[in-house]
Amino acid sequence: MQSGIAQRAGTVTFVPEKHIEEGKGMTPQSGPEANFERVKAQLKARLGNDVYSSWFGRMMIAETSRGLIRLSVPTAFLRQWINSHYLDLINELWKQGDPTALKVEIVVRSTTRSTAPSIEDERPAARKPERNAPAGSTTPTPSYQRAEKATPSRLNGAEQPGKQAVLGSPLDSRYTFGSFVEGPSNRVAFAAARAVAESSSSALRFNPLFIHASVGLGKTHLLQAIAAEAIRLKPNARVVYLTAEYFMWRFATAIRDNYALHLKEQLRDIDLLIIDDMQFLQGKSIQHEFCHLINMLLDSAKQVVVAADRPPAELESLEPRVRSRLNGGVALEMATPDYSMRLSILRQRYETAASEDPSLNIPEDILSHVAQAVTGSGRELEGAFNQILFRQSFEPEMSIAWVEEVLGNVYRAGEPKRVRIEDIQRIVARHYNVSKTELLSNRRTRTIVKPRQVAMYLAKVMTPRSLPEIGRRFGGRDHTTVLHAVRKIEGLSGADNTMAQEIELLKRLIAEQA
Ligand SMILES: Nc1ncnc2c1ncn2[C@@H]1O[C@H](COP(=O)(O)OP(=O)(O)OP(=O)(O)O)[C@@H](O)[C@H]1O
Repeated sequence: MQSGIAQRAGTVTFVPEKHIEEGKGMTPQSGPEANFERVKAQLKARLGNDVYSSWFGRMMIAETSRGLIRLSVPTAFLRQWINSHYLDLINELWKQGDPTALKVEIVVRSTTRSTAPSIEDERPAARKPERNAPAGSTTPTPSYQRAEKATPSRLNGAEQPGKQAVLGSPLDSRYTFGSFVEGPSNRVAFAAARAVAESSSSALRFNPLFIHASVGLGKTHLLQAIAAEAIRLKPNARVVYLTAEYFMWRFATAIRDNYALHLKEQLRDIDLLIIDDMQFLQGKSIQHEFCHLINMLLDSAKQVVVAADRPPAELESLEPRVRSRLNGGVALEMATPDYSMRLSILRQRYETAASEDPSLNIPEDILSHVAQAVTGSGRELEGAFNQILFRQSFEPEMSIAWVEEVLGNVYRAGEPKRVRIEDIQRIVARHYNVSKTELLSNRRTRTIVKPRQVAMYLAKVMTPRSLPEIGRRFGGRDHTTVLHAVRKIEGLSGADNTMAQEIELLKRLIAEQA
């Protein structure tokens, strides 16, 4: 998952290299910079100097703002490695020093172009004095700001120099149509994405365009490619790319700080709105705003593109009217890449890496072996390739056996294991002391119904399986039965702490034992 980004008047709004916004009640000594130093010192103490400097030596604060902390590293490889090996630890260490922190994200610094032509502050202009204006000045400034003239903003009633309210984070410059490998599993989605980016007449049929696929299959890549291409073709178009999480967070803070109206006005004139990771959109008022926004855009024939890990009908946390609006356009699925797509993705990664390091030499048979062995998502392929790249710098001699060993490491230490529905059924049945046969039976006694509903719920949240598929795997039940179970358990764990703890425990057992 990628974080949000905003583009305005055809220009990307990039996060400034040092966007420091001190959290509520934090003193300078306990502010983000001090906490960052403390986290780095703890990482060094825990991991040793060598490991520390390999992975964290060049890590910097990119942005901190109301609970969201972005740390930047110079390469995508570092970001990926830190994400898969150290992100939980960093989050834990950060929260020890700042309990108000919600999450830490790692971003790639090279794409945070500080020379971006414009930067947007979505607060009312009248609240934004120029950077060098005297403290407390409320001189109105235009809402379109140049990056180098970034303005401080008012927080907690005080002007705090050096801070900006930024509506997003960078587009990844690698994510273009040119670098997106097209094949049978994504051809239709790719064609629709191109039509939207080119605002061809056929694009009207795809509004909203809804793209769904399970994790790592290229949704973010495709969505960002649409944004990049739309801007390239129409530099004056107003294109906004946001993750649902970012959208929620922006609205929540705007409401809290009384500038929701202003934010809404700014969102009104968008030509192309792109929302990623829609499955994370939660909360009644936020959904209300979102629905209002897409209604407004669709009514004025503007384009909306949405991506999620499941089709609109299965986004159970969404209000029916949001779901129905999303259902009103075209929903297209992207599936797992086949062998030849996987090989093309790897070849492309290799060409890019070789252009940066001409001494690199990964023979075609090695790439082909990786494409055969790693059959999952683009993200898994990327992880495998990065692992080979990294290890090759120490051990230039490559063989198939060597690759096998390296890939073994990827799967031991990298992506989490996939949870299977059978594992969930086995572990839930054991936990509630019922048999698996009873779990799948038609018996409706309370002692069986609850474990069955819990197991269905866990199958939905812990696997990428669709509701109908889960229904089939639970003794041929209808998808509405599964949906009912999911809602029931969601409701119970929201209302009852013991139930919530039970679910957490089961999730842990399944993750450990699957
Ligand atoms: N068809 C493809 N062509 C080229 N690269 C791809 C393709 N599919 C996936 N990738 C690469 O795989 C990685 C993961 O893709 P991406 O982040 O877009 O997945 P996602 O579907 O958004 O995942 P998530 O659901 O976790 O957000 C990226 O580096 C992306 O470039």
